[in-house]
Amino acid sequence: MTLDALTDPAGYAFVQQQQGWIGNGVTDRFEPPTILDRFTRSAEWLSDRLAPDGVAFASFTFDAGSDGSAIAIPEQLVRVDGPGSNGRAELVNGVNKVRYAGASVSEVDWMEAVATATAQIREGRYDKVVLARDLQVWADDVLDPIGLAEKLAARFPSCMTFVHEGFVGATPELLVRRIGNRVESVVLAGTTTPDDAAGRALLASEKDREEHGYAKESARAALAPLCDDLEVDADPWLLRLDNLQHLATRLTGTLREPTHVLELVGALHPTAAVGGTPREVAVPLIGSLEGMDRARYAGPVGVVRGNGDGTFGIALRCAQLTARRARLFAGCGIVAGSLPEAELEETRLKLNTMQQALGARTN
Ligand SMILES: C=C(O[C@@H]1C=C(C(=O)O)C=C[C@H]1O)C(=O)O
Repeated sequence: MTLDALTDPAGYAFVQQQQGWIGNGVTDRFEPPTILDRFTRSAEWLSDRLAPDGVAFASFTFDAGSDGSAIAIPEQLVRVDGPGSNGRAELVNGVNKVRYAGASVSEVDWMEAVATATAQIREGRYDKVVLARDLQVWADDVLDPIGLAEKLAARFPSCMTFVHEGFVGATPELLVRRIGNRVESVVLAGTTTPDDAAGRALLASEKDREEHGYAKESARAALAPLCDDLEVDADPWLLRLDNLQHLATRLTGTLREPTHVLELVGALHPTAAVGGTPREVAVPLIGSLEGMDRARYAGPVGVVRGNGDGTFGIALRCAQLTARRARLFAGCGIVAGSLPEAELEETRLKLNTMQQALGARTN
C-alpha cells in the first residue's frame, strides 16, 4: 500500500497519486507562535535546520490565534514513489466499532448560524463566509491514523492524503505548490454529488458560480503581486472525486522574486474557499458564527523543502484523532442565496468522506 513505510502512529505523511513523503519519529519540532507572521517565523526556524533537499511536515491551525500548529523534521524520511506492497492490508480492513458522540454545535443551531450569515450578507455587510461544523466520534479501540490514511489514499488517489500527529485527511484542494520559480494553486468552491446531471447543474448554477468567484478572486489577488505572468482559468471546471464534485479553477504563475513556500502560504491563507469575502470583514466573524475552534481543520497542511519549495493543501475532509476519539470537520461557503437545509446536507456529504473511512454509518 502507498503508506507502507509509515510505521509511527504519531508520524507524518503527505502523498498524492502515490507520490510524496512519509516521516517517522521527530528530530526537531517547532510550534509556531499564535501571531499573524507565524508563516515567516516558521520559515526562519526551518532556515538553519533543514538541508536544501530536506523535508519538514507542517500543519497550521486555521486561526492564527489558536494553539496547535506544528512543524516537524522527521527522524526517518521516506520518499513514496509508487504503490508499495500489501503489507498493511489487514490493518486497513480491521473493524473498529465507532459511534457518533455529539458535536460542538447541534445541527439546528448550525442551520440558524447559516441563516444569520445569509441575513448579514443580504444586509450588505459582506459577500461570502464559510461556516463549518464538527462531529465527535467514539470508538471501541484506539483509532489508527495509518490505516485510515491508507483507506483515504486508495479511495481518493488524486487528493493529498495527509497524516500529521494524528490529524488525518484527504484534501482535494491545493493551496499552493512551489517548484523553483513556478507556483500553482487550485481553488475549489461549489459542491455537488458526483453524477453527470448534478455536475451540469453545478456548472450552470449562478449561486455556485458566485460562491466560486469569491474564492478564485481571493487566490488571484494574493498571488498576482508575487507573480510575473499569473494565468487563471477563465471558467471553472468540474473536479470529480469518488463521492463529490467541485467547481475548480487552476492558477499558475512564475515568481517575480524567490519567495519561500511558507510566505506564499501566508499570502494565500485563508482564501475565500475556507474564509470569506471581504476577508477582513468575514473571517473575524467565523468563530462566533460557528461557535467552535476549527483547530487545524481548514488550515494549511503540507511539506516544505529546505530550498523553499513545497506543497500545501487546505486541510479538508479530515479528522483529528486522539486515542479512541476523533473530531471530524466539514464546512461550506455561504452566500446570499444559501439555504440552511441545503448547506447542512452539503456538510453531511463532506463529513461522510471520513465517516466511511472510519467505518461509521453513512447517515
Ligand atoms: C470547507 C470545505 O470545503 C470547501 C468548500 C467548498 C464549497 O463551499 O462548496 C468546496 C470545496 C472546499 O473549498 C470542507 O470540505 O469542509
